[in-house]
Amino acid sequence: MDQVTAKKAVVSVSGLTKRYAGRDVLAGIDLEIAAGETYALLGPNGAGKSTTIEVLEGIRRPGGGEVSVLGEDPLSASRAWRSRIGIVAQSTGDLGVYTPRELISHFGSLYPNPRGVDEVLDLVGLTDRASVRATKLSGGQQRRLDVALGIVGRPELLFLDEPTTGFDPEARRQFWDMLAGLTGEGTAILLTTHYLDEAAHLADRVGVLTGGTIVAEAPPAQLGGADARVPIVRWRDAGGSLREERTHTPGALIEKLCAEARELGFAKGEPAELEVRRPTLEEIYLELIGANGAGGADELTEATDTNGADQ
Ligand SMILES: Nc1ncnc2c1ncn2[C@@H]1O[C@H](COP(=O)(O)OP(=O)(O)OP(=O)(O)O)[C@@H](O)[C@H]1O
Repeated sequence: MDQVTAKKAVVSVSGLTKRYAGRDVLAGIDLEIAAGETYALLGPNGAGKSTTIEVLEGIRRPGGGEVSVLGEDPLSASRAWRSRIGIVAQSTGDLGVYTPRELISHFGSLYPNPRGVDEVLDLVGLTDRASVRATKLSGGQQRRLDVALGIVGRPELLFLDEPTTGFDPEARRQFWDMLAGLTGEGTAILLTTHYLDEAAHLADRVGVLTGGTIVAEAPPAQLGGADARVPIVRWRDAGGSLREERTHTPGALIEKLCAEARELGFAKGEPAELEVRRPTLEEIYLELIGANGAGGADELTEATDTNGADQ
């Protein structure tokens, strides 16, 4: 029994499609996310990640397919359902002249069981900036405020669309720790990110969306299957050229290279710049999207679609 069917699914999607201007952006997506799970949706610009998230949030109408989020159809979901999800959209909204403390307090009052304002400020690292107008916050601090407003209602399911864009490395690490705390409390998270290290660090599973479908889905350490992880041996040969070979038996290759190096009288009896490594998640991801075409659909013309005129 897999992880999702073993636990209750908070997101259950099958055959989701979406067309814009006569072009399929989503061509049949199947997606299941379990309670408490963190799932990272990866894919190139224009692949349809935000579209998928917006359908799950109930702000875009799907073209076709079945969509269930926390047991309801997002398009017709109740007000109570809304209070069980948290949304951090891709772009920071205009938060006006209000301070983080005022905004968190106001948004919190919309939920039945909100977190305390000080707790939220502390969680997102904005305690020092609690009384500064939102317009005066840095880009990264505004993003933290977005996250604060997304978590103040103690969501069971949190949507994070590129949450750490604009964060410095330290802020990103703090953000990761904060999310670990939320998942420890049982919050499920659907995250999009272009940072592969972020996906590797946070996600229980990642899905790669390209060409309108999810072409691979697995825990980060297993993405692409065993073949994608065949070790790479790299060295500089006697002629000075950088060489690279992928092999299931790197030890045997290195023995052979060292024997050759000794024969050639290399100083340390081994080839220069010798290294063995496994492909990184980023390399595996790039291979997956490369093998599946460009994946994006950015040549499409814009059409108006708020909860869906077009499909
Ligand atoms: N209202 C719309 N009308 C027409 N095309 C649209 C509309 N909204 C999105 N698209 C197109 O659909 C495609 C998918 O967009 P989407 O924002 O879902 O991609 P994404 O994977 O989130 O991209 P990114 O990584 O750049 O954020 C893009 O080509 C985009 O231009």
